[in-house]
Amino acid sequence: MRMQQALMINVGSSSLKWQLFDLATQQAIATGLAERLNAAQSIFKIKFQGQVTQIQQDQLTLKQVATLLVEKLPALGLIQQWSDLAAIGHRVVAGGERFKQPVRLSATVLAELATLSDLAPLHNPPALRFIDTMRQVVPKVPQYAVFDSQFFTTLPELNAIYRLPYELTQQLQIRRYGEHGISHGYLAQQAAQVLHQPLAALKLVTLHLGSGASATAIKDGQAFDTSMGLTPLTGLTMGTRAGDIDPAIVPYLMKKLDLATPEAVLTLLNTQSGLRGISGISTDMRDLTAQAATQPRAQLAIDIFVNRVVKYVGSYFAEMQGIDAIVFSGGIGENDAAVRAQICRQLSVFGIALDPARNRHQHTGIISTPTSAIKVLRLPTNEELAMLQLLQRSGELKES
Ligand SMILES: Nc1ncnc2c1ncn2[C@@H]1O[C@H](COP(=O)(O)OP(=O)(O)O)[C@@H](O)[C@H]1O
Ligand SMILES: CC(=O)OP(=O)(O)O
Ligand SMILES: [Mg+2]
Repeated sequence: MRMQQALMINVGSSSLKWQLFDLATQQAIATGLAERLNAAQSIFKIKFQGQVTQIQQDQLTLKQVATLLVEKLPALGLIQQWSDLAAIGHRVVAGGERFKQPVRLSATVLAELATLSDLAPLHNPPALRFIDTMRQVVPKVPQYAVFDSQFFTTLPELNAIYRLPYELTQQLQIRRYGEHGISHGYLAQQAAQVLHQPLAALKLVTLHLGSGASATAIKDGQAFDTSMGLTPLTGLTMGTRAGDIDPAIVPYLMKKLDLATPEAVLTLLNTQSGLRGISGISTDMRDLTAQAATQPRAQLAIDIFVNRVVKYVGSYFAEMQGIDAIVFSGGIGENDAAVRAQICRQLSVFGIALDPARNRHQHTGIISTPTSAIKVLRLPTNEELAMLQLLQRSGELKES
């Protein structure tokens, strides 16, 4: 019998990542990444059997990535033909109150998903467009959505609701849905393994610091608090997103800039703010680090990014009455030793001490000293594997 394969696709705000898995073993047969989408120096890479195929092109769009993917997978012999795949899984950021489990995509489900775009305006619409493309290419292969918000369905009401009239909260289903949950859930399980302790016994703060960035407090094996909210706009400072702001800034900007709609402000907060807005240079931490010595606003953007993380970790320490371990992950958290060092230095009041060599060498696992009061871990996330596991656990994925 032929090996059953499944493709997991993760459409992010600056990248698209995918992995082709052997369903029986959960081993990745091939992986791919398209990054710096819609920006200078975009790159499309496929890795398999130790070989890398790459295409460099400025301003690569998600649509072009879809075309490349559809063409390259069979052309490189990774799959015989698209219809051989047993399943395709898509990361969908917001599932709202409606979707709390992975779901098989049908026309009805897609119509329901389309009503949730306000909950993740930078993410859900492109993901749905990508799904549409893939459904046209391979109409017969079962396709599924796996939700970033699923991990936060356990948030206690204490942290899930906003301080609005309670009736409005219920009537309009306004709550902190949380995002990056596929990653935070995966990181929590990995951390428990590294620390050789049951997850339920640990108080963790997982930091997914990428183009989107969020912090999650986890205790009793569940999400207890998280920095993203009704949408992924809020919380930490991000590549293009402002993170937390005083909501009064919205009407203020509308008046002062003569903006006709709230959506215009939302676009400004979602796409022109954060690292890009502060620095005026780039959304990408690599570019800011390269220019920090000569461009004060690049350094300011880094300092603000770090300080926001420090504030969240400090508040989670108080909320959970302590933290056993902090996990760094995401494009910045996994790769930027200087940012990790700066965050940990600013948290030294909690007795945190990084092992400088382990940090610098991007060690996977514990990167704090043996005497550090809180353990610090650097763990690469694997959202695509986590998606496959969530799908298999949900029972939705039927093996033929
Ligand atoms: N080597 C690196 N050093 C510092 N920052 C990095 C590095 N590689 C990636 N990044 C940062 O990570 C971001 C991408 O993070 P990632 O989690 O992959 O993004 P996405 O949110 O699209 O999933 C980039 O925008 C950049 O700021
Ligand atoms: C939810 C979110 O911000 O995702 P990403 O970091 O992939 O943009
Ligand atoms: Mg991402």
